[in-house]
Amino acid sequence: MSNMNEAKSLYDRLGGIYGIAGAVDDLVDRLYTNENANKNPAVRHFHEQGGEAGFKFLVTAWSVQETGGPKIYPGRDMRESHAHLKVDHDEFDNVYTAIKQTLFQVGVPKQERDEFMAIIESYRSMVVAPENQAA
Ligand code: HEM
Repeated sequence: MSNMNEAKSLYDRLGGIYGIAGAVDDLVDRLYTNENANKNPAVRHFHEQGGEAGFKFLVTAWSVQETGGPKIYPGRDMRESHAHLKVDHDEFDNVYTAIKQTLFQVGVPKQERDEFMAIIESYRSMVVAPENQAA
């Protein structure tokens, strides 16, 4: 084990459960009060129901699993959980930017920010509704 960094997963480099849960805590607080996100009535309706703690749990578990941590995500897949929201590309970009800002804010280094944002981008076609896919 001469080079401990070499094989470290993104999960480890983000600080594991504590690092990821901390970032998600900040992110979800931002999104619940994000004026642009709440212009989508289905998103606003979801936010008005409360439930931040459960939502933070799901987004944390998803992020843990996607970054190479333990396989703990118990939620629905990304297509299924967003279909009814009719998300378009601008709305996706808005959330993308909020995630990027959060990672910067909580002190995640550029390399790890870039790797995480590439994962997020790879889900664009599943989150944006089929009828909004053509840019
Ligand atoms: C790649 C980007 C995204 C990721 C990783 C993500 C992650 C998640 C996860 C893990 C859930 C919980 C799924 C479940 O309930 O089983 C969820 C639900 C949800 N997401 Fe996203 N999301 C993304 C993009 C977006 C965007 C762009 C919006 C809004 C414009 C959004 C709004 C919501 C809302 C409102 C719910 C709750 C839906 C409901 O249960 O009625 N998400 N998301």
